Amino acid sequence: FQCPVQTPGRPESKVIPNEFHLVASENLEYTQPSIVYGRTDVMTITPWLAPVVWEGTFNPDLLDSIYKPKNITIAATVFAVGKYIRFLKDFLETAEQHFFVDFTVHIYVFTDRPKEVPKVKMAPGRKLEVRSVPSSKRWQEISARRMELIQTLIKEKLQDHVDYIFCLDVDSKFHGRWGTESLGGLVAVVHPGYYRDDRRRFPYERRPQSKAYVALGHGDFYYCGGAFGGLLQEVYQLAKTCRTNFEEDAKNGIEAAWQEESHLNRYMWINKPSKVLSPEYLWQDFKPRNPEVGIIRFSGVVKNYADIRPNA
Ligand SMILES: CC(=O)N[C@H]1[C@@H](OP(=O)(O)OP(=O)(O)OC[C@H]2O[C@@H](n3ccc(=O)[nH]c3=O)[C@H](O)[C@@H]2O)O[C@H](CO)[C@H](O)[C@@H]1O
Ligand SMILES: [Mn+2]
Repeated sequence: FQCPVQTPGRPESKVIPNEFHLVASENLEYTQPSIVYGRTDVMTITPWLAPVVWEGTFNPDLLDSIYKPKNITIAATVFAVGKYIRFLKDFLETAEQHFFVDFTVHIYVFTDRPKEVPKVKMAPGRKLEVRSVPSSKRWQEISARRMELIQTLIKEKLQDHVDYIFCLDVDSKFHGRWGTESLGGLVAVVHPGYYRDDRRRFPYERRPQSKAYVALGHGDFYYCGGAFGGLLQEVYQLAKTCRTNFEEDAKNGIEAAWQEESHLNRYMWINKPSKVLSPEYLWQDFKPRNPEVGIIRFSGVVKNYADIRPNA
């Protein structure tokens, strides 16, 4: 018996599987879990008791067997505007190999060059949809406007048939499993560049006039703008808030230090993520691997900014 819950705020929509009701099969055999042995080289839970997902903290077969019968659909958004279209082929091909394999996955590609979207063979149950967006002369605007387009996509298109959504940078490739272990209400990825630093050194927006402001001595982690997700309703709230705050800043003649990433960081500080993904979930190819990172699942490719961005 699976306990279904009606999602608040969308009474007419289908009954979605309960995120908190985890039903396992009685036939599955797996390694005995332990509460006394486990990883000791990293933190695997936040002070607000959200899991931090590292290799070795979860059993992928057990999780898949729990989520499979729920028949969930996972959406992913990826933007490929201007020359960034060149990253799309590798992104899509490696997603086929590693991103929610054997689940229902809908990938939404936003681009100003729909004709250049590569034809990538997708497994049954997986599909790609292309949505046209205007190009822009400023990369900052392309990056930041994603929040608005994600908000609109969720509202107009996904409400009734998608359960989870992940929003990902296109200039990256999958190298290892990214699956059901990443599912949660609100999901953030810790940025690979700052996780060993004191938070005073995080590149949060530091001007109090900005809606993305985080004061020195505040904040938990520095999260990536290049990967975040969760339940549809949660990501809708995040996208809406970040978009509104970004636009309010623009009216006041201010642009946060790292555009929507700054707004996301402010949001995640106030609205704590219910699951935190370790930097395994967004590494950077140019960065040597640290000892606590046993597997890199998704990583940004090395790129020549001057060559691919519309403005330097
Ligand atoms: C790994 C990571 O967390 N990266 C973040 C970081 O730098 P990045 O250097 O990773 O930003 P970026 O140049 O990859 O831009 C972010 C994304 O916007 C899209 N895009 C951008 C420019 C363009 O001309 N065409 C286009 O399609 C594309 O999907 C790209 O992946 O800071 C940015 C904000 O400043 C974003 O928050 C990125 O997500
Ligand atoms: Mn990027």
